[in-house]
Amino acid sequence: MKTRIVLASASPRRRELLSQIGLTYEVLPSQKEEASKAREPSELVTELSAQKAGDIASSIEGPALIIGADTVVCHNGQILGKPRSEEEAAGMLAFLQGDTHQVYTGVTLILKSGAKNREVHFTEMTEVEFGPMDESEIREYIATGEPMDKAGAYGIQGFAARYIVAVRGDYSNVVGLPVARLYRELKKLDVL
Ligand SMILES: Cc1cn([C@H]2C[C@H](O)[C@@H](COP(=O)(O)OP(=O)(O)OP(=O)(O)O)O2)c(=O)[nH]c1=O
Repeated sequence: MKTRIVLASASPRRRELLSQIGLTYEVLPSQKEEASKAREPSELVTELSAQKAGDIASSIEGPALIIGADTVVCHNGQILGKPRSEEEAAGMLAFLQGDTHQVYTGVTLILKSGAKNREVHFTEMTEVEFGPMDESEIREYIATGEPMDKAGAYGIQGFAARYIVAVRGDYSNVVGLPVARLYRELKKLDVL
């Protein structure tokens, strides 16, 4: 019998990426506010993804494979999540423009079957190089509304593509879910 796959995420991008690789799944976003004191990006995204997946795993009955994910941007050792205001978004974009930064997505898979759960964690890192953006371009971009729900205040898949001059690594990882690695891990767990 096929394993029920549950995506513990409210992100429409993560849904699109799972559909893109042909998975059938349900969506049950975690309602909890996740928190971590980790200072290292891969540790941080792993912990936050584990909290999202763990919350849903404990709230559903029966066998299932739960997917939780978290994405942050890291530049010169500074970790950027989602901006809390337009001012903060402008500051993030000014900080990222004209340079290369890293995008980390952490994924937690929890396989519930019978008495004990199996838990798998992995992190992918992709390097993104921004071309220059001047102040009026930053204002124009913020006015599109695109930055506010995204780590680092930009969406590579949207208007910000104007400024992306290079990507090294998995593009889907930047959008929120490293699908090639995810597919391999699901095969290893024998859920596909
Ligand atoms: C850098 C970057 C991030 N993002 C998105 C991916 C994530 O959805 C978001 C980072 O926030 P997350 O906290 O990782 O995820 P989320 O709150 O959107 O969804 P959930 O917690 O319910 O799973 O930023 C893009 O869409 N494009 C980009 O280029």
